[in-house]
Amino acid sequence: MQYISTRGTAPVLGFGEAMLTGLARDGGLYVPESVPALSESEIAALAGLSYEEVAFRIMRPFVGETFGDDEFRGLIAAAYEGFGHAARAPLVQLGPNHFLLELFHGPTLAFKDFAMQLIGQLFQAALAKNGQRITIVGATSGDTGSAAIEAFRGLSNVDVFILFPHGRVSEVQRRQMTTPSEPNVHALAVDGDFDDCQARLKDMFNDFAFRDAVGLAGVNSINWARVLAQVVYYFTSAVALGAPHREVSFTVPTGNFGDIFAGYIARRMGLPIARLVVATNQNDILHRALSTGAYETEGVTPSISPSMDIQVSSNFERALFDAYGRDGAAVAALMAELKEGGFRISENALGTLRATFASGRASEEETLATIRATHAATGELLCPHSAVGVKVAEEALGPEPMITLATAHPAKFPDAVEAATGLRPPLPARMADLFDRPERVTRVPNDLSALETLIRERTGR
Ligand SMILES: Cc1ncc(COP(=O)(O)O)c(C=O)c1O
Ligand SMILES: N[C@@H](CCOP(=O)(O)O)C(=O)O
Repeated sequence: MQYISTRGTAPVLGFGEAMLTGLARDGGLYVPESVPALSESEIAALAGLSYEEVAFRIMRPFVGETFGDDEFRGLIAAAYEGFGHAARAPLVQLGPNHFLLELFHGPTLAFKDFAMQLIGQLFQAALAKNGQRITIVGATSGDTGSAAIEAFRGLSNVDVFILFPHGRVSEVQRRQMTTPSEPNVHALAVDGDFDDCQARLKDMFNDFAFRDAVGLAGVNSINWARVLAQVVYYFTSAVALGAPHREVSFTVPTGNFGDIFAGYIARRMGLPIARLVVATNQNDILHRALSTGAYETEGVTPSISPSMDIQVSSNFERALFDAYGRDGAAVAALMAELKEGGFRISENALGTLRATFASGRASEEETLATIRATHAATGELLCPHSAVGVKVAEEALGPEPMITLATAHPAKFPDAVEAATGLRPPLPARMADLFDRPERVTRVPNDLSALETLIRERTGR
């Protein structure tokens, strides 16, 4: 399997190289040259298998020769053994035709663990083979950062720098990033929003001298391996509800468009998904774009679902690449326009996107009301991101089962949950002392050169 860039001019790479490369050298994102399809009987055969076995069967065709079968199976097993639920991604029924896919049973209590725990294993195996030392820099609105730190802390051949927006993540999220004591972990609080953090990260990748000197690697959903690992739970949940013999739809709380893009890949692999519904909070650029065709940034307004406070939605570029007939030059031109504030999606491309994606938004009040109503009706406590999903899903229910992704544990956002229900969800016992642990964090300006200098000093490279 070969990987090509969405902007059309970067070297074509195999899976292992694409994984360690992160952002393509033309500024684009790597995507598989073609998407392998599973037959109906292959999908039917996934019913009743362990999460790990489904993961192996879904991801194997994308991995090529990078890992042998036994090795790959072992890495998958190691990735998920620390999850707090035997099903890994259990389904809970919310209503007659509405199901919640709980993706928060991993070590840092968010869906990011599904990919990050696996990437941690894959990176270690790949680095052991090539003897490289790398510097991971990640941008986070709260959850990717803690998941990355958990996956890479204490490794001798990896330094991890996490850029998060100062004052714009929940206290639990911040402490998950600032309390690990391992010297290879560096939490950096940036004076800016998540879009600034992600833009500086991409600037670092586009600074080839810096990138090559520090051995820069990325674990954001820039990295194709992140998206791939998330394809698996679309299959496990859809098959549990009757696929391939029954269509399902998904509603996905969306920010950087990585999670829902994984659903799009599952659909292209043959999973019968009727609709993929993008659910946004008040930072609703994706909902506006799909409704009107205008992808225009407006600046981020902080919300009670802070992990989705995003305007420049990185993986939308991957969807645009397909919608524009895999025309890398057209995508490069759109991304240049985006730097100036936005672009209009062509009628043709918009039609293609709308054939797969629907969308909706939830206001702050609607999000709180949904947490309250869902708890009253079902006993399920939703985090605010999952509540955005549930609200939008309720408006999109159709004849097929709807699966809404519950992307984080309510205990990561106790203030919003308490405001809605009067209940303060406790952290799991293994994190009970999170608020007693000392924090270690460096406040940094939103400035490329200052960030690069700090990273070079800390890594000595
Ligand atoms: C809890 C939570 N929900 C939803 C999202 C949105 O996911 P994506 O960025 O893949 O669209 C994020 C962050 O990405 C998140 O942390
Ligand atoms: N919401 C994310 C933002 C980064 O997304 P990623 O999927 O590209 O890593 C976060 O919690 O950091």
